[in-house]
Amino acid sequence: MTITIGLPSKGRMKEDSSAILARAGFPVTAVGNDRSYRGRVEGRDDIEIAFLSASEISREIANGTVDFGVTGEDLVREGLAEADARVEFCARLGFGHADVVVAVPEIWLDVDTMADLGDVAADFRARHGRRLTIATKYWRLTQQFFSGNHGIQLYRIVESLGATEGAPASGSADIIVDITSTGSTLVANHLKILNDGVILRSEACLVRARKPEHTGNATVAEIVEAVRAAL
Ligand SMILES: Nc1ncnc2c1ncn2[C@@H]1O[C@H](COP(=O)(O)OP(=O)(O)OP(=O)(O)O)[C@@H](O)[C@H]1O
Ligand SMILES: O=P(O)(O)OC[C@H]1O[C@H](OP(=O)(O)OP(=O)(O)O)[C@H](O)[C@@H]1O
Repeated sequence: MTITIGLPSKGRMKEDSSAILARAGFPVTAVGNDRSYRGRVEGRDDIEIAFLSASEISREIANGTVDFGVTGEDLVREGLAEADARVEFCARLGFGHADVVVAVPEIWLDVDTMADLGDVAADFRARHGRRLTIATKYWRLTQQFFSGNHGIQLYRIVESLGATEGAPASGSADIIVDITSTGSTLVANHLKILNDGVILRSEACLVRARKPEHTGNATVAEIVEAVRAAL
């Protein structure tokens, strides 16, 4: 059985992902030319590399097209219901750090916690004639956090595919859920993170699709062990 590993083909995680595999003893080369979307590991016919974007990798792990992938925990948990039942987070790789956070306008002086936000949401319709709106591309994580963890039901999500932090100023949403790493985009847009508003502390992970045929597979065990040892 050939084991396929999905690696970022572009973007911020590309270099670090290949570097960690090389350190683990799996030097990756592209098949054909540099633009190829398939790769191999020197001397290992039992391992195949699929170069994909970080978000595609989480999808391919979900449908089992790849056995392993290197991608952000946020993308996996957003893309997959019951993520822990369907994938194993084998190792946290120490790069690609980003927090998924709830942020509100700085001028909301009385709103510092999710409980405060729950109060705002509860009488938002009475005050403004509509529900509190949240701009995000993280639908699943937002719903789990607001409804599941905090019992806040009165809100509406408006999908944002870019420049999410600009939504409150432009009037397309009241608050946001997005990732932040240095925090400078939030500051530039006069937004503050709620004290208990960190939904997820994400980083790049080695993720395995839970497949029955992995049980007892020596290559699968070797990859996990070697990557952990390389950290
Ligand atoms: N400052 C940051 N901005 C965006 N993503 C970041 C940042 N820091 C780390 N990440 C992580 O990088 C991953 C997204 O990477 P990238 O943008 O390369 O992938 P992608 O979403 O597949 O790309 P694209 O949107 O171009 O298809 C996420 O897991 C995210 O948490
Ligand atoms: O906390 P900071 O360090 O300011 O980073 C956070 C910002 O970086 C990302 O956008 P970016 O424009 O990098 O890329 P994207 O196209 O992946 O959203 C992200 O969507 C945030 O807007």
